[in-house]
Order: sequence, then C-alpha cells, then structure tokens
Amino acid sequence: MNWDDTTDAEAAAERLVGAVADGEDQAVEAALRPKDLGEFIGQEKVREQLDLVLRAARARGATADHVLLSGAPGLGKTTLSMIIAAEMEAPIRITSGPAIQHAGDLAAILSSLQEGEVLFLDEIHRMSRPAEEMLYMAMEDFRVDVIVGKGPGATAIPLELPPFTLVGATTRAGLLPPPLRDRFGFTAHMEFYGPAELERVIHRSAGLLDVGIDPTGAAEIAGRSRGTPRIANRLLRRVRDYAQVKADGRITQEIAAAALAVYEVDARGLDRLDRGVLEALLKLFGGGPVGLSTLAVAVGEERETVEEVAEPFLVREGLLARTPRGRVATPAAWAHLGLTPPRSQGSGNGQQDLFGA
Ligand SMILES: Nc1ncnc2c1ncn2[C@@H]1O[C@H](COP(=O)(O)OP(=O)(O)OP(=O)(O)O)[C@@H](O)[C@H]1O
Repeated sequence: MNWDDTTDAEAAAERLVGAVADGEDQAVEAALRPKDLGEFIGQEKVREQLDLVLRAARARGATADHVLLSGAPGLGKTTLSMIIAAEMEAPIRITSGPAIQHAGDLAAILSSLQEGEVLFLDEIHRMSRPAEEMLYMAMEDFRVDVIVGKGPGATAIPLELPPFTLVGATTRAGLLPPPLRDRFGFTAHMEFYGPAELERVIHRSAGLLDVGIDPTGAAEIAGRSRGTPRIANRLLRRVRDYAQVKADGRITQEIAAAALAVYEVDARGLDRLDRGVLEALLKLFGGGPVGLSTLAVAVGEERETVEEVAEPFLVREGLLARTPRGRVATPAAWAHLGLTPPRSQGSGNGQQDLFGA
C-alpha cells in the first residue's frame, strides 16, 4: 500500500478497518500499549532477538545498537520503540520523517539528546535527503557537521553527540537507501498477527478497559481484525458500545457479530469498500479479468482508492489476483460472497486460463 500518499492514508484512516491511527486511536492507544517485552504479544522471533540485543547492551553498560522496525501500520512499531526505551531505562524522543524537513531540524534534535536516549523516527523513509545524509554520520560516529553561513563562506562546525539509540520505523524497508539500512545494527520485520495472538491482544485490552468478554466474543473480533492489533482494539471499542447499549455490557460471540454487522465489517474483516470491489468484479464482470480503471468506475471510486486501499487486503486474503490481463477473482472470492462461479471458471482449465500470467 502506498502510505506515502497522504490522501490514501487519510482515506484508509477513516475506515473502521483502516490500519492507520485515527484521532480516537491516538487518544486511547497510550493506555493499551504493552510496557515491556514480556507484555508484548506475538512477534516471537522479533521479541527473542530484541531481548538478546538489549540484554547484551545492558550487560556491557552500553547504549543499544540502532534498530530498524519495518512492517504495516498498526502492528506495534511505536509500542516496541517505547519498550526498547523502557528496557534500557532510557528516555525516548519521538519524531517522524515528514517532520524533519531540513538538516537543521535534525541537528537540533540530535544535539539535545541525552546520553543513551532513544530517538524514535517514524516513517524514516520520508525524511529529506540532506537530513538523511546528516543521520549517516550521526549514527556511525555520533557526530554531525553543522553548516554555518552560505555560499563560499560557509563553514562546517563539527558537533559531538552523546551515544544514542536510533529506532527507525518504516512501512517499506525497501525504500530506504542501502547506506542508511546498513547503519542499523538490528533490523526486525513485523508480521501480521495470527488469530490466536489477536485474541490475546483483545483479552488484554478488554481487561484494561474493564469490559467483560467471552473467549468466543474475542475470537469473533479477532477474525475480523485483519491481522492488526490496532484494528482489533478499535473493533473492540465499537463492540463494547453495542454491548452496553443493546445488552448487559458483556461481549459474546453473538454480540460481537451483531455489532460488527452494524458497522458492515464482515466475518473476514472486509468492509463495504472491499465487498463493493469484489461484488462488482463477480457480478458485473463474471470474476474478471477486468482492468483496474473499469473496476474503479463500476464501484464509483478513484482508481487509487481501489488499488491502494481495497486491493492489498483482498490480495493478501487470496480473494483477488492481479494478473497481466487485469483483476481476477479467486474461487475463494465466489465462496466468500456465497455466489456460484460461471461454469468455465469452475473447471480446472478455465481457472488456469484466468490466472494465466
Ligand atoms: N504485540 C502487541 N501486543 C499488544 N498490543 C499491541 C501489540 N502491537 C500493537 N499493539 C497495540 O496496537 C496499537 C497500535 O500499535 P502501534 O501504535 O505501536 O503501531 P505502529 O506499528 O507504530 O503503527 P504506525 O505505523 O501507524 O505508527 C497500540 O495501541 C498497541 O497497544
């Protein structure tokens, strides 16, 4: 998904199943964040590796190596950066790539860091080029050159920095220039969460929010959370509202299913936009192949919205395939919408033809 494009990110943030944080998320997330590695659910490999990195640094009495976290929005990168600071008993400073427009902005932040401080740089791939170049030297030598003056009279004044730990976060590690990527001592890729992990996230959050929930209720919400803790927490809050207004406040499987039906989030986590795209593909175009522009017109959305907001999840779920001949529905898409594919698509040969990339 192209999260560089603010409009798409905003469009996605407006959805109940959007992974980008909205205003309400920002207000309540602090209370739901795990505080140490032991509380952080899932991501076993990342946790194990990070635990070793941090323990070793602590044992040496040194500042931890720079850490790069990559992965989709809402999987816990900010949370993990705060945990790194907590585990190192260090303060944390939080900023983001787009907030650093000039190298001077970065120099001001770096020069005010305390020894051992964690600098969390979200969306690090969106930093300006001069700032990025300044960061290379800061990461490697804990030094920056501050340029004073302009033109031929400009001079570089070297500035020593205290050792610090940079935690960079990006949704797209591939976009980082290799010199920057290489300066991180530890890189972790965060994966989408499985249903059992999401159930644990939901139980934990329900406990913190003081909401009663049955295991079946948690499973129902987990199944619709698109592998993302942020979405799980958001759906939990909407289901809690429903349970309070329509029942006795306790979340059961029936309550969760009924609440999320009101919000048009289906059993697999598809919302109205996702289902609209699939329905058009199946009902109007017999399952495809159909071009992206035609599909977008059929659902009354911008091409970019279909491509960047709806499609990535449909592809990930194995409901839609992008082929050189156009968008094609998979057999799972027909099954999910309870429709029968035309005969030619049901047969092995026809299917091969459709996906014949
Ligand atoms: N492993 C986890 N265990 C429990 N809760 C989690 C976990 N990961 C994330 N969360 C919860 O999900 C919410 C979103 O997490 P966080 O803000 O860290 O995501 P992010 O990857 O930094 O997102 P973004 O890329 O949009 O900044 C937080 O409220 C946090 O409590």
